[in-house]
Amino acid sequence: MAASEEPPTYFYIGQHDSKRTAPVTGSQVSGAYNAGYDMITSPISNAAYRSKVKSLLSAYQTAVCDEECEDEESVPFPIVPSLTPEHTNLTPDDSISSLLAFTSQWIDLASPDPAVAHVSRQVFNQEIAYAAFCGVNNVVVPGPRHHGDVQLTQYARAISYALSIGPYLQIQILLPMSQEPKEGPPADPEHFFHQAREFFMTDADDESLPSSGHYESWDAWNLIRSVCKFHGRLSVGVSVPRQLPPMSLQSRWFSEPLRFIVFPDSSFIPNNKGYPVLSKASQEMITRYMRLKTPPWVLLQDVGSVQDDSPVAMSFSPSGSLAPTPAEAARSATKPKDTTDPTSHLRYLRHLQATQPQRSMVDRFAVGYQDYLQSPLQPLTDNLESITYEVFEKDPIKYEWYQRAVALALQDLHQQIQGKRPIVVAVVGAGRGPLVTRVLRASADTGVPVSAWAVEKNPNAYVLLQRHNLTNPLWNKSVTVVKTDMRAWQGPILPSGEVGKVDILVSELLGSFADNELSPECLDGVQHVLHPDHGINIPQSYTAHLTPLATPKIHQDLSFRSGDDRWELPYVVMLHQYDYLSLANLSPGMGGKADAEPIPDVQQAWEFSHPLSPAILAQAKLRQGGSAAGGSGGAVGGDGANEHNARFSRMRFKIQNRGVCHGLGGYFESVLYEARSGKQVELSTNPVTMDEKSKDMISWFPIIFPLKTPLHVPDNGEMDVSMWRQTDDRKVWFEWMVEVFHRVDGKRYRLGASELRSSWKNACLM
Ligand SMILES: C[S@@+](CC[C@H](N)C(=O)[O-])C[C@H]1O[C@@H](n2cnc3c(N)ncnc32)[C@H](O)[C@@H]1O
Repeated sequence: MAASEEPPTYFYIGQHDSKRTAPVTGSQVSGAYNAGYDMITSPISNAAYRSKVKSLLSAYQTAVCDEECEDEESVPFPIVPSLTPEHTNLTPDDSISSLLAFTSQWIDLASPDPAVAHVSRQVFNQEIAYAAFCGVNNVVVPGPRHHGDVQLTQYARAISYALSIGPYLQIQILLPMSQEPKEGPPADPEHFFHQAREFFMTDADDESLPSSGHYESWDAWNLIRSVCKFHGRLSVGVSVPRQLPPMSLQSRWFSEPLRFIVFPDSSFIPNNKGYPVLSKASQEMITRYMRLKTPPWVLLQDVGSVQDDSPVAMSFSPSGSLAPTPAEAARSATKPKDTTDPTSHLRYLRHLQATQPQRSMVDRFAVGYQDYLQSPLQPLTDNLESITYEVFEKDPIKYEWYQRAVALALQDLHQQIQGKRPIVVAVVGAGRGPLVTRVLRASADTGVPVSAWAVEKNPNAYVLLQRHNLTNPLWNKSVTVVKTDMRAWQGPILPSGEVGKVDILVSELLGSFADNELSPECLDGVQHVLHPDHGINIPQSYTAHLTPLATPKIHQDLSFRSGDDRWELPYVVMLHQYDYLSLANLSPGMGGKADAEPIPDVQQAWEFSHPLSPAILAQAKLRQGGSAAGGSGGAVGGDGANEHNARFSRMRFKIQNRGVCHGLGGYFESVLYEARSGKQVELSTNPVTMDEKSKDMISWFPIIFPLKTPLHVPDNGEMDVSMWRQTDDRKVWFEWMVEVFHRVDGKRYRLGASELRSSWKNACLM
């Protein structure tokens, strides 16, 4: 492995036999290990327990159906006695931590028949309590049978209670990845679904909603985890069908706390040598899911049982080739191919593990930051540390693009002033000086002479800038370094002693949402130094962009923090485990093709461009002194001098597939320079345009504006987002609000709205 390569992600693979009727023994656990599995699933109780419980339920049902029974309600529900050693051989031994315990699949927590639900709950609680007592870490609970939404709440309530029974237990709900629109009764005749009385079942059918397609399974999960208040010990596992659901649904599961994925034997297909393999789409999905910060486990279901304690030779070829080894080839020539080999599926998964594609350099850089919430920097108020500048300076794109933009601007101006003098270039907010270096390189590359200035208000960075000027051969003592707030800078002092003008003003004061580090306010304040006829700002303009997001992980993170302020400020975050709610490449009502990569609808909220019109600046100056015509102050305080930098935007997003909005993802785009030739140099963090404009740029992560109360949106719903940039001349803050609408017969109905959130208390000081 080359030094720059990363080791492949290890796949934790478990063996799951869905027909197992008794807890696994220690020797079965060893057998699974010897076969190359990392874990094995086990029921908590056995078939004898099921018979016992079933006979109790049957006795109750006989009693209430008896002709002599006049009042059904006078017959008490059955009480399920405690587990006994006859009902479970699970014990707190050494192998317990490698078990993934399953609660009984035959109970029906969501049954409309109250007696069935009552008995099921008792079984469930006993199993959970016993598993927790034995020291099991992870319990899988088979998902609810679909009986309509009333019963689903019963199921969710039971899970919520189970989380309180075992204080250390991790609970995973097992659901199909995509629910068939009409789920038939369970094939197992012993399932308690079949015990429910006809009368209740008819009732439930009446209440059930029309089938809601692919997302039914996700709907159930969403309700369960909402009832459980996004509990940190609750996660989900999905069973993958051979034919994958649309990419949009795969993405939805990606955004959820996905603890495992189950591949039943039926999801495999034989390759041309008869060995089980997964479709290309499934392989790609595994690669994607394995990039999650906590990669899900893989459970191989019903792919052959492992021998008790007997070592099974793993002939997995390190080259990753699926071709049989010479020994296998010789064997297969003499006997029919053994496609029931209990480890062929496992060997295939190990092959996938070994052949996972390498992550890009940018992806590897991002790993440590994924979904980690940071407060936005305030470089105007705070003085950054050297290490922070050092992180910016690692960007392989930003500085290169600035150099290109400066080179184009130099060439344009050189032509305009007919090469009569050096071009005056000032880097305002120079930090440790990387943009100054780029200006000097652009000058050397184009042959256009420059007079370079570096303006910085951070006194510590100022020391470094001066040192660069003395020691860096490219700078060669040619740069004039000024320590001041750019808004107070007079401008470049000419050899004559007069104050001159700047031809090109280079700055990098952008935040994740374009203007959230107060670039507009700083650049307005320094515009007086810019040449009034031909002065160029780099960047020339920048725009802020938004899209609604489902980010359960971030919502959960914020929910468990303290202080109400946590919902009142945006966070900078390397978004990873999230889903876009509004897609640009899906028409309403379409689930989308399984292989279509979802493209989000990311809309522009507003724009700032520089230099600002002199009339606006002049009016701002008058307002500052209170002498503008009409005279009065600003809309939200102050004298209104900065009001031209306030913004409001209302955007409408179409939501194709129902979901829950936890916040708004914010991005920016910027035109650094558009040359006279029409050539543009642009930066972008907008996921739709980033690859085209500035692929691999790492200086900025997205920003998220959170919602305290997640907002549900129906299929083909609409979300209207209102976003404000507010200012009172002393500070700048954002306000945001989301409304959900649905159209029925052409009319638009408001279904809900978030609170108006405001970062006023955490505003950026001007
Ligand atoms: C995001 S850093 C960029 C640093 C450097 N130009 C780079 O690209 O690596 C912004 C810099 O602008 C400085 N800055 C912010 N507002 C300023 C102001 N009003 N006057 C002078 N410097 C300012 C900060 O101290 C900081 O060094």
